Amino acid sequence: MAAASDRVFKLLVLPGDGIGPEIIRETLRIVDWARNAGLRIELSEGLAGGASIDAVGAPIAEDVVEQALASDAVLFGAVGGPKWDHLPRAQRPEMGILRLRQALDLYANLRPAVCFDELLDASALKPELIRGLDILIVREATAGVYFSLPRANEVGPDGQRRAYDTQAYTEGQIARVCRTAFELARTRQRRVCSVDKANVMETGALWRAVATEVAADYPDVELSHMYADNCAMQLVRRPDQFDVIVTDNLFGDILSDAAAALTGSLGLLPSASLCGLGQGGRSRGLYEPIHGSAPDIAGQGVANPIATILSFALCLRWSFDRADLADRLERAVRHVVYSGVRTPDIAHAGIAAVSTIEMTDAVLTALHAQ
Ligand SMILES: NC(=O)C1=CN([C@@H]2O[C@H](COP(=O)(O)OP(=O)(O)OC[C@H]3O[C@@H](n4cnc5c(N)ncnc54)[C@H](O)[C@@H]3O)[C@@H](O)[C@H]2O)C=CC1
Ligand SMILES: CC(C)CC(=O)C(=O)O
Ligand SMILES: [Mg+2]
Repeated sequence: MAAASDRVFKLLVLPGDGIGPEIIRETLRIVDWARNAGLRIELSEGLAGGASIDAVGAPIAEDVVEQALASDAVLFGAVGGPKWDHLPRAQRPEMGILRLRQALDLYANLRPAVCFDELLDASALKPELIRGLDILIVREATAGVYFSLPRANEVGPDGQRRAYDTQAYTEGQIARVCRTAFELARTRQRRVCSVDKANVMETGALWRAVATEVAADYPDVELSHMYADNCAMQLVRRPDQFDVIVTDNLFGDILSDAAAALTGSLGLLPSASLCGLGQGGRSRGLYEPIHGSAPDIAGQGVANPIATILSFALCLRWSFDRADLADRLERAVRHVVYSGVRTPDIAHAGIAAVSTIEMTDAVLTALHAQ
């Protein structure tokens, strides 16, 4: 293996739709900073989502999937928008990201929700409830109800329209994501809360049983179980009780948007999708904000780029083996937030909000001042 300084890392960039290209454009300025700091990155760019549908008639072309498989990391914006909402499910933009997660077997979707003290006023909750908040949601991302078959939206034998999806998990799919959660808990407060609906769903009962079995290999980590509906309530009642949450694809999707509101904005939360932690800092991963393409603000230049910039920090840490640069980038973002620079989503009355570009300018200034 080449030494870290010799290695050229391949980064595939897929901006997508809506605010995707706006936040990716800015994050590429941060990628340039990393290159100037000595990291050798070979960049390529491709189409995903609605942009790909418009150009080639599919939410992601197979050669783009091949390119992703041949890359060390993918930096993803967001896909989707009203223009493509009428399309049949399999042809919609969202299939682009689902296909990538599955093709790259990125079963562990890490969604850290950290509250910056300076943003206590931007949160939906009282400051005393969220001060010091640091939750890691580990969401299973390649199985469950987003992928399982059969599914249909059809006219049934009685002439009524009917629709169904299937929630299915194997023990292997549950065990591997639970292992990732336990491994990560060992680097934190050593507490895992496994979230399911074991009271009403067969998949929930299996999830709970497998999480308990996996826990036997991690006697130093405390495991608790919680039903997903209660978890949603506990997240807004007393979020500081959580360290690592491990849960399925659907619950993880929903609970992480709720966790974002605790930190102040959906525009702040990054994510890393990994095929486990086996490769350490050289894992192949896909990095994207947890939010979507935000059609309501697209084209206005006001989207918060922090979620995507912090996703690149995760890429530096998990795929490019440069925890040092990741730390510097995260410090710079913290500094900018502390100094009161705010896009509209985190601004409060009495301060002038900055644009997507100005927020990135501020992060770059902070990086260069370090
Ligand atoms: N991974 C992906 O590509 C995802 C795609 N989507 C797609 O995105 C489209 C819009 O979905 P929504 O439900 O509206 O969710 P969304 O996450 O795009 O937006 C929800 C709300 O948060 C705001 N928001 C999101 N990101 C922001 C940012 N960076 N800065 C400031 N405000 C921000 C939006 O303006 C909106 O008010 C849909 O087509 C959906 O399918 C949704 C989630 C994930
Ligand atoms: C396929 C995505 C649109 C689902 C989602 O909301 C997410 O992964 O955060
Ligand atoms: Mg989501």
